[in-house]
Amino acid sequence: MTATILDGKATRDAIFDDLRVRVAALTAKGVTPGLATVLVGDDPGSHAYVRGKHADCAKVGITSIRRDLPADISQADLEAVLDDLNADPACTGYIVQLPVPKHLDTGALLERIAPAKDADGLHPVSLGKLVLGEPGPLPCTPSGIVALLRRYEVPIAGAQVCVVGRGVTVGRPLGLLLTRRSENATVTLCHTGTKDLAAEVRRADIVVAAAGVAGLITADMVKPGAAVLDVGITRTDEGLRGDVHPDVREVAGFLAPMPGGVGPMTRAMLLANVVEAAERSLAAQS
Ligand SMILES: Nc1nc(=O)c2c([nH]1)NC[C@@H]1CN(c3ccc(C(=O)N[C@@H](CCC(=O)O)C(=O)O)cc3)C=[N+]21
Ligand SMILES: [Mg+2]
Repeated sequence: MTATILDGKATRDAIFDDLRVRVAALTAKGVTPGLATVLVGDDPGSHAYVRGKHADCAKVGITSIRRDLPADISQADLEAVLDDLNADPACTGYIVQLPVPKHLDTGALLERIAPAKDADGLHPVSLGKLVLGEPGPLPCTPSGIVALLRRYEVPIAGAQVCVVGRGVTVGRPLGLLLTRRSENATVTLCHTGTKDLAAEVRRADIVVAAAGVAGLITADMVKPGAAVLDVGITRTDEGLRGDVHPDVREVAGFLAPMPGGVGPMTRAMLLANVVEAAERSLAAQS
């Protein structure tokens, strides 16, 4: 068996078609969604991601604002930039591109973002809303994974899901998302302390590999027919490597590859958060 590819680019394009209509409706009512990115330092990978986000904005009609800052900026000066964005009506949502240089306090920066403008869903208030099941921006990679599974009608309710990785941007919030009543999956959250990773992965109907270890998930670990989503990105001299070994394609029923799977969905959900926040603010006005 060769896996059906969960095509993140095609799904992203369909989401963009929907967002374009909603942005036009908001603009007609006098609310133009605007996404700002805050980028500190000159990591080439981070620059490429930020460029991609601005190109996405242009595709759906969202205004975009860039704040590119020197690597040695102080915590206080950076927080002043965030305060400006919090007060700027042209910016309806923004992100601080992660990771930031080591001398900066990431948690304090994320908390400084006005919760109403949190486009990443990583503010403590947003994560608290996710825990409580209240509406709010969802972390982009987890919501992109759920949207991709739904698009291909991979059953989520009742499924046994193995999430590999407990990071705050993917694994941990994904566990929270998939166990809501609206998703109703059973989740096992694995990490470096897991005793028998192969046994946990083998039981799963859906495997999400978000550990950042190239080739970690091998074909012998995957239940035939399972859906496997590759979230890991490792940069090597030979190019990008995912967490999922290429042989998994012959065993899995569905595969979200890296590249072309979850990555484009993450970017689409960022824009969806910006549009939803603008819609919420408009609804609150009237
Ligand atoms: N505040 C913040 N929010 C983020 O959401 C955030 C972040 N910081 N820092 C970095 C990570 C990483 N991330 C990716 C998004 C898209 C692709 C993506 O589109 N990847 C392509 C190509 C891979 C590549 O060329 O790197 C693909 O999978 O097809 C990858 C990774 C968002 N992140
Ligand atoms: Mg993103």
